Amino acid sequence: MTIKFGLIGGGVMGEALLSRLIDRGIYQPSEVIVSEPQPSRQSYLEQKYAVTVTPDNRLVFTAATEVVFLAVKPQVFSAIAQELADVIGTNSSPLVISILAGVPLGQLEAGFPQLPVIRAMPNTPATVGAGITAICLGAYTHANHYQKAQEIFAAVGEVVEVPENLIDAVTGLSGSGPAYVALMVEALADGGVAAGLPRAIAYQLALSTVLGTATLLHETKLHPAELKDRVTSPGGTTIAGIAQLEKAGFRSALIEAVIAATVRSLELGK
Ligand SMILES: NC(=O)C1=CN([C@@H]2O[C@H](COP(=O)(O)OP(=O)(O)OC[C@H]3O[C@@H](n4cnc5c(N)ncnc54)[C@H](O)[C@@H]3O)[C@@H](O)[C@H]2O)C=CC1
Ligand SMILES: O=C(O)[C@@H]1CCC=N1
Repeated sequence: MTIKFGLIGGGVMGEALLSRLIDRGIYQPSEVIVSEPQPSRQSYLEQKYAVTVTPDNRLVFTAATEVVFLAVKPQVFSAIAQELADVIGTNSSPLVISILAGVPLGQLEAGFPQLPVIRAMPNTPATVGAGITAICLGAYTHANHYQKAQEIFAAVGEVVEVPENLIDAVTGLSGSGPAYVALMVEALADGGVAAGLPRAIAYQLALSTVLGTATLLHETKLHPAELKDRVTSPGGTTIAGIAQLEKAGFRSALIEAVIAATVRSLELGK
């Protein structure tokens, strides 16, 4: 069978995409090739997904007819572009999709001359199909490339299109955001323990509160301020907690976290 989808870098995000694409039947295992240098990851991916795995990025690039998906760390992009330089143009001009934080379309298109390139920023909830991905289109893309990227990322959650000048901010918010939320869940559970709850119950309460609140906001489209007002009784417990959060700069800390991660994303592309 023809190899249609090539994945370069079979780590956390590469696997998240791979697992859902196969699960959803968007690609058959026999249509997928993955390049990955770590022997332990190679055998794991081969056994779990029954895809072809190789240490050879050039083989992936020449074999994949539809899509080459880049999921390596941004720091190794230049080396990979150099490695692939003389095989570009020898195959069927696949769509290149990059999820590398910070690496701009200009740099990607210089590495893959004349090829259609899409820069994307997914997030780790993609692993369970609850991700959100922002995509921006390169100069050589057409409607069919956009549709392909939509199909691929819809397999792991929601998809939005943004102009490239906003993708670093997307990285700072939804790309890195799962780590901020995880930190919040951990801290809420710690608070519960500090207030006397057993650890397991504190964790269950913290996680369920975050999940339930997100689901409520998502399903009702209620504004977060409106929800906060509904929880906050005059002279009650919640306003006592909120006053403490404001004193500690909770909102400001989150705003500054998104800005710092955005700035770091911009730095990675330099
Ligand atoms: N982890 C996250 O939450 C998100 C990560 N990203 C981006 O996704 C990319 C991958 O991140 P992760 O999956 O977290 O990293 P990871 O470290 O889990 O995966 C990278 C994989 O690439 C492999 N690799 C290293 N050098 C290679 C080479 N020369 N050729 C082929 N494969 C090579 C590594 O062995 C590893 O398995 C990064 O560029 C990151 O900016 C984007 C959105 C979210
Ligand atoms: O921390 C990082 O650089 C990557 C990009 C977004 C999430 N993780």
